[in-house]
Amino acid sequence: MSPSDRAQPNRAQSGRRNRGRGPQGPGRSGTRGATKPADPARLAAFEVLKAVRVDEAYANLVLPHVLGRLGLEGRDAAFATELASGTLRQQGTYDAILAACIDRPLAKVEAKVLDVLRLGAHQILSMRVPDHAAISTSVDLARSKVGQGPAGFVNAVLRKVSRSSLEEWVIAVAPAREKDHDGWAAVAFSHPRWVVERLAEAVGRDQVDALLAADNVPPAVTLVARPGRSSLEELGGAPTAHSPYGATLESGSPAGIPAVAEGRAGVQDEGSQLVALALAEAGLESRGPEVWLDACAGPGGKSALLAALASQRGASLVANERQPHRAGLVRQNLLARESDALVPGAAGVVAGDGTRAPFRAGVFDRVLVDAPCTGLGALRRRPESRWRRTARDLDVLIDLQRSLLERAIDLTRPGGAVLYATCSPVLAETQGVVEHVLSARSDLRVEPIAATVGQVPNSAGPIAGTVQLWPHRHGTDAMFLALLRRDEA
Ligand SMILES: C[S@@+](CC[C@H](N)C(=O)[O-])C[C@H]1O[C@@H](n2cnc3c(N)ncnc32)[C@H](O)[C@@H]1O
Repeated sequence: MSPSDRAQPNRAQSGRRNRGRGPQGPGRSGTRGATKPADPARLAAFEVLKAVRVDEAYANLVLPHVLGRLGLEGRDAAFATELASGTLRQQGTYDAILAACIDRPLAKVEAKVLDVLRLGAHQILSMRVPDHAAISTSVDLARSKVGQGPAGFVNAVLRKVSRSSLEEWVIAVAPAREKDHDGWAAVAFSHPRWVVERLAEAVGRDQVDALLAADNVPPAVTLVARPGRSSLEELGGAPTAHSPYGATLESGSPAGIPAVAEGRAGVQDEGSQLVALALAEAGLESRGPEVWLDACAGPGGKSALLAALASQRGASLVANERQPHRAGLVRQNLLARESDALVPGAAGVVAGDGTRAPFRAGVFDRVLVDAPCTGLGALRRRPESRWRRTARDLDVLIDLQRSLLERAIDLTRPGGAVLYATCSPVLAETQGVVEHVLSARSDLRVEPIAATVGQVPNSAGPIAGTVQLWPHRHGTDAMFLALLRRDEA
């Protein structure tokens, strides 16, 4: 597709729908006539949606493969990435709009056709693609992937979608905000209603809209310079506000930075860096070289930072992960590339069930339980995950979280510390789990998180002394941290 094939701004419509006009994305083609091949960038986005829907793939993992297979680079790759990720993120809003444009339930629309319609809606309503280009390329896509009949249907539906702006559509199809805030927010901010309710409970009604809006903004790439192995100077970029090891990547790819390519630095949200730091900085009475455990380590981002911090303090880290293939990823993250041995500070990787971990009771000085959770605090970086989780997942996860935390406390020596963390702010997974475990034991107390993490402003968690970070306040994932101290015997 040559630059001259790119569509021009549609002046007739720009006033009516009041949308910004600028780059139009890769080329266009007509809605009639000979079958045209689908535009490669739109085809890539379509394939990503299909992999997410059919194979339960993660969009961010499948995207590079699809882009590579279709030979997309530069602007075309960026366009396909925004198209796929933005469509998945905004799917709730687009489905409400499409439902108003189609005279049968969306469940009765063929899944591939619905994917094409969602992609078209995203281009029309949220990207700066002129309507005629968005509609004609969607028609081409439908014709090449599904057939002539669906192509006509796509044409008719997207023409209806293009008659109003996103803001006008939300007013038309969402419940009235004053009558049903959560129903309105579910459509306006594209979150399942149960998620809106749980997040509102955690952050407060006055803040929930800001949180939901922040969930829809892809985060900047944050890097970590693992101490003793690399430095912030090697990373470039702007230092993060709270983690002394973090920097925000300003441009380019992390893989192009030698320290990242060599495993001495990595990509890691600032909130995750603060979790590792909170465990390392918990004040413990010295009893000789410490042994630390990361009980739920896969894929190993926090283990890599913990090992570096342990090495600086003369301690050693054991990393445990239930799923063998994820334990393999932890091992890779802990390998010193130059020698094929584990990095300084890392003592070993175990593939075991953390609820029955094969270690002696009381053997560890510090234990991290970075618990499997709904991940509702990391929606910014996983566009499809909000549609995968259901409220029913919570019950299973809460049981597992309690068991993992209880076992972790048994493995911690008297006087030692356990850090319980989730990348979810849902109270049942944070406050609920900690209070449940506290109520069952007499040898445990919550200790205020001091040092670096304790100084993050406006980060008080739901139990005194705990910390809750937020995307809209701190620019991090919504990590919850509770430091539990086991009493001396
Ligand atoms: C939130 S993730 C941990 C992320 C990791 N700490 C990091 O920073 O890369 C939770 C991990 O717990 C693992 N897990 C789930 N059930 C477990 C169990 N019973 N024992 C140990 N690990 C478990 C999951 O496979 C997942 O890798």
